[in-house]
Amino acid sequence: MASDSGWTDPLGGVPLLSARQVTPGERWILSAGFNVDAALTSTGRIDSELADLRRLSDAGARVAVLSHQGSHRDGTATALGHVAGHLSRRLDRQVRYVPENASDAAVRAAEALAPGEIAVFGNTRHHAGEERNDPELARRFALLGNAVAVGGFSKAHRAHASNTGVLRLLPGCAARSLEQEIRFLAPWARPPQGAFRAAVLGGRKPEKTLVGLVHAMHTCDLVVPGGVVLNTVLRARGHDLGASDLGSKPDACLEAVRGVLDAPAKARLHVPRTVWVAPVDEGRIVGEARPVAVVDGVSAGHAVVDFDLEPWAAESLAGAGSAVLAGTPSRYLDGQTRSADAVLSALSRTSGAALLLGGDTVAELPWPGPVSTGGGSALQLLATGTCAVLDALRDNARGARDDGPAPAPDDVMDGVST
Ligand SMILES: Nc1ncnc2c1ncn2[C@@H]1O[C@H](COP(=O)(O)OP(=O)(O)O)[C@@H](O)[C@H]1O
Ligand SMILES: O=C(OP(=O)(O)O)[C@H](O)COP(=O)(O)O
Repeated sequence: MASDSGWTDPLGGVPLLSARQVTPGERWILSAGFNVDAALTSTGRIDSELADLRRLSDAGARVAVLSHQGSHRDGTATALGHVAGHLSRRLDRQVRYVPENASDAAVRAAEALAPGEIAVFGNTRHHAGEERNDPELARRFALLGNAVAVGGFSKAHRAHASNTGVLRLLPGCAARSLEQEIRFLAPWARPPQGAFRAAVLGGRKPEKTLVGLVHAMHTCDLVVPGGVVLNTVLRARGHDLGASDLGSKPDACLEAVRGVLDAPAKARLHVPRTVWVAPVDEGRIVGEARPVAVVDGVSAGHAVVDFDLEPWAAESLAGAGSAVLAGTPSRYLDGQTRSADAVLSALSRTSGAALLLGGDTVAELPWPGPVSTGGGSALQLLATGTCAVLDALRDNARGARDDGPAPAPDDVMDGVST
């Protein structure tokens, strides 16, 4: 979605692991983004690191894998043993799980790795300091190796201890996963001249509004909000929303949407006439969904769970030359599949390229076409041509080390996890 002129090679000045020699015995940290559920519903975020892990291991490197999953704040961070198991199977070699990552025991375990051995260390989000980009936590993580390969494209927009923090302490480079995702996204940043461009932005995370909607309104021809993005648009237009989900940053998103609605835009914004609402209890759907005219508003105790895609928008989407979908448009896993099915059906008919972005989005929606493992990070890259991690890698290549205040934990989201 970046304007054509705004996209210079995002990898410019970024050292690449693919261009590095690896010698036996070297101690590497691979910073990954294994933010997947324990059932391994969608393993793309793990599989994207396989090639580098195999190469490092085959070259005799000793590899400590450091990954985030879930969040410390809401208690969703879990152990990562299932990831080590998956890697063992896919790499056809034993990948050990070391549940800690910042203790003396973790450092000893990393130092004891044999040449060619890979171990997955504990979830970085067991620590509050990960998302705060705490320099002391980064210092502990940095003891797990002598150099860091930064993968985990899905967290490339976050300046956290395990990716940008460690880059202030160790020489670093971009892992192949990061390199490949960024090269893969170029066609959506630079679609063919004159192509009709569309963005469908749903889900729950604020980036879909703060980055995705704000940027897409100026670069796309059609924007279809769903999920919390739609709820925020309806709120900005003064509709009653009952108990609808407004996400973790409702005020910032409302302000951003008001700014978008008040300013001239390139895109036509789809606002449905009919939404589907259901009774909810603490966010859980507890009764049948029914259609409601948007103008009638949503009553107390009820939430928007889906919407009807207007026929004109379905036609426009089907004719798109370039399209992205970031964030599930509706509560798909709760059986609210109308808008998502209509959007996916239209996108499957496009002559151009349609791309799905993000963890839950890719895991939840049936889509045989192209996908990216990054949701917020891909939107950030498409909107600005860079991400926090790429900037940190460039600084690292210039020799900048631990010589100033740590960067803000999260340049777009003010450090607030979503
Ligand atoms: N109207 C809605 N109200 C609440 N949640 C919604 C709504 N529409 C979609 N969602 C939820 O959004 C979730 C995906 O959002 P998000 O985490 O932002 O995606 P991703 O992980 O791909 O970035 C889905 O699990 C879906 O249930
Ligand atoms: O799932 C992720 O991002 P996404 O939902 O934007 O695809 C990444 O793992 C980043 O996780 P975070 O949004 O908790 O920082």
